[in-house]
Amino acid sequence: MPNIKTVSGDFRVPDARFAIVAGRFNSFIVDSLVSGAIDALTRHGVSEDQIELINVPGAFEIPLVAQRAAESERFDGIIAVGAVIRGGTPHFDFVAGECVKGLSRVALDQGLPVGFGVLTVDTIEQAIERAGTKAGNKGAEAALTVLEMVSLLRVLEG
Ligand SMILES: Nc1c(NC[C@H](O)[C@H](O)[C@H](O)CO)[nH]c(=O)[nH]c1=O
Ligand SMILES: CC(=O)[C@@H](O)COP(=O)(O)O
Repeated sequence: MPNIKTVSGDFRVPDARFAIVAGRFNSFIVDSLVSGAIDALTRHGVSEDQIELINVPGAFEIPLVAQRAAESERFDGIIAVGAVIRGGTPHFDFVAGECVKGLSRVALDQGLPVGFGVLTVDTIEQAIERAGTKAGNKGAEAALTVLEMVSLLRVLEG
């Protein structure tokens, strides 16, 4: 688009620091999301000492800890990963709903990129598919999104 000022981020964010906040519930799935997130970051030049992994009990607890991490001003971006799998009661809706609402609030209140790599799925099969098999890895996707957003905010800030 000639003559249109265009502002974009890329995936190069030297010196940026990242927190991965992981809900341990359904850890056999979440471990793959964590690995996917770390892999995506390190493939894009982020070194391991720029990444901190913070484990919390479940998806419901992710927003509070993400908020504390943001308030610490030690991180440029936060990647939330977890796996909420529907059971037989309405519990799923509360856990998943509060998790996404809380994370969205953290991003806006703290002005910090927050990646939503929390699976909210009906079945274990759907979770497996999104944790590094046929439907990709949502932890990796969230990490890439945060990389781009950190870069974009740096461009916007000049
Ligand atoms: N059922 C799932 C949960 N439930 C646990 C909650 O996240 C929370 O830890 C508990 O209610 C205590 O406050 N968490 C998940 O991450 N995934 C689930 O499928
Ligand atoms: C997402 C959940 O909270 C879920 O695992 C709970 O299962 P249930 O609704 O059968 O208690």
